[in-house]
Amino acid sequence: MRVTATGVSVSIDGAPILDEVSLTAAPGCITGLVGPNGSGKSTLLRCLYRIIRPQQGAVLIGDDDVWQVPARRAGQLRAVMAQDQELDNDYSVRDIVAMGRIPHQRLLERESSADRAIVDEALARIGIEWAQDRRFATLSGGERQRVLLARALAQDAPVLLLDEPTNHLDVGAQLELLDLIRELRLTTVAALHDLDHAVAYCDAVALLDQGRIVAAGEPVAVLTPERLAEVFGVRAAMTTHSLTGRPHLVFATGTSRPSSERYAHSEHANRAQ
Ligand SMILES: Nc1ncnc2c1ncn2[C@@H]1O[C@H](COP(=O)(O)OP(=O)(O)OP(=O)(O)O)[C@@H](O)[C@H]1O
Repeated sequence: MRVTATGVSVSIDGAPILDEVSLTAAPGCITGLVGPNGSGKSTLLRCLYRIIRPQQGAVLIGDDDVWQVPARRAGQLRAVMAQDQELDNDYSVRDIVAMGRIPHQRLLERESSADRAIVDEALARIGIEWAQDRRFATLSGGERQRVLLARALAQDAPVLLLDEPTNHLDVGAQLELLDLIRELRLTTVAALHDLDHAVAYCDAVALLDQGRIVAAGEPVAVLTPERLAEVFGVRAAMTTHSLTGRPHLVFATGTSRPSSERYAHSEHANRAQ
C-alpha cells in the first residue's frame, strides 16, 4: 500500500519545522528518511502516524486520509515503532505485543485464539518469545526495541513506520533487524541516522535539511559526496563493499565542519540564540 504525503507543513510555536514536504513511499519498498539532527525526520514520521497534525497538506495511506479516518482504521493501516511511544512498564512483554491486536478487536472484546496465534508468531519471528513473561521494564534497550517490532508485526498492518529502529542495538542485532524488516516486504518508512544502512537497505531515500526535502530517489543518486558535504559537512566517498560488491559509503575522519558552523544558518539555531 502506497504512502503519500503532499505539501505537509508544520510550525510549532510559530517556528517552521516542515515546509511543504511531499513524499511518496512505494508499496512493498523501504523508504529512508535521512538528514541532520533537527532536520524534521521524526516530525514528518509523526505526521504520518497521527501524532502531529500538519497545518497544511495531507497524508494518505492507500486511498485513506490518515487524519480523516477513525483511530481504529488508522491502527489497521499502519504500525509504528518509535521512541516516543508511552508504555506502562508494568506490562509483560506478551501484553505489549498483544496490544498490536487492539485495532482488530471490537470494544471490550477479548483476545481470540486467532489473536493469540498471531502474537505467538510475532514473538517467535522476532526471537523474543523467551522473554514473553518478563516485565517490559526489566528488558535491555535492545530487547525492548525487538518487543516493539514484534508488537508492530502483530498489528498486521500493510505499512510500517519506524523511527530510528536500530537505536540501542549492537551491530549484529542492527543488521538482523534490518534484514528482517526487508524480508517483511511491507511499505516501510524509516528515519535512519546510519547513511550506509540507508544505502544498503533502502529502495529510496528522502534527504531532509531544515524542514525541506532537498533530494529524493535511489540512495546512491541522493547520497552523493557533494550533497553529504553540503548537508552534513562531512567528507564521504561511495565505494564498493569488498564483501558484498554493493555500494558502500565511507567517511573521512577529522574533516567534518563543526556543528556550530553547520547549524549557524538554521532557523532553530537562530531562535535558540
Ligand atoms: N514540540 C516541539 N516544540 C518545539 N520544537 C520542536 C518540537 N518538536 C520538534 N521541534 C523542533 O523541530 C525540529 C525538527 O525536529 P525533529 O525531531 O523532527 O528532527 P529529527 O530530524 O528527527 O532530528 P534528530 O535526528 O535529532 O532526531 C528541531 O529543531 C526540533 O527542536
